Amino acid sequence: MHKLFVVMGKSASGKDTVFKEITHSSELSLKTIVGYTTRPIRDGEKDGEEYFFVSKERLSDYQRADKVIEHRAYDTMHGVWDYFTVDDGQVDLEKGSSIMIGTLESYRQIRKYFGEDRVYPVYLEVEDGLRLERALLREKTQKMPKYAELCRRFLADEEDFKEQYLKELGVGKRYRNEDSKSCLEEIIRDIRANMEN
Ligand SMILES: Nc1ncnc2c1ncn2[C@@H]1O[C@H](COP(=O)(O)OP(=O)(O)OP(=O)(O)O)[C@@H](O)[C@H]1O
Repeated sequence: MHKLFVVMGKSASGKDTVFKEITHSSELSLKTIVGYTTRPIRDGEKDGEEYFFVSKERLSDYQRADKVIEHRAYDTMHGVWDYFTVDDGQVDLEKGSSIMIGTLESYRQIRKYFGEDRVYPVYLEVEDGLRLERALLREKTQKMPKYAELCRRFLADEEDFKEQYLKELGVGKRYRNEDSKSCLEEIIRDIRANMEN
């Protein structure tokens, strides 16, 4: 059965890295679903790769056309940033399996939209201290580091990814992303097994 694999995890848990590795790997032929955001593009990001970077007006257009599959709005240090998935033809589970990056909240909405048996969570986990170090190292490479936003997200993760919510949504399996090679191998093995049933 074709499935939608949702890569999730707290900030700097390695979602983008894992997503790129999996989608660039020739071992699996997964269609990628690129999400949309109204947040400003970061140095090194490319429009249409990590996200489609769009205006609030574009989001309103999609909402008016009833094309938004799931939507989250975050009150950041720099205003409200929206993250959302659009029914723009990218997701077609009749034709094949797909993969996307999401949050627990988007996973909840997507699971409701497509059905529990069609969506598989790839939940990444990294020890908090190491994750904070990675987040800080990454931020330092930016021309305009946003340290306050980094801290806000780190704290917000505590609430957003509460064990209770993970349990409610049936997210049992954790993919530890301390060592990228073994983490990726385990994810690829599980994706393959899930594509076959
Ligand atoms: N296994 C790993 N070992 C070492 N560094 C890693 C590993 N995975 C990711 N990183 C590094 O950690 C940082 C965060 O990774 P990444 O940007 O992929 O996380 P993310 O979950 O997409 O973050 P965010 O949600 O904040 O955008 C990056 O600088 C990345 O290069």
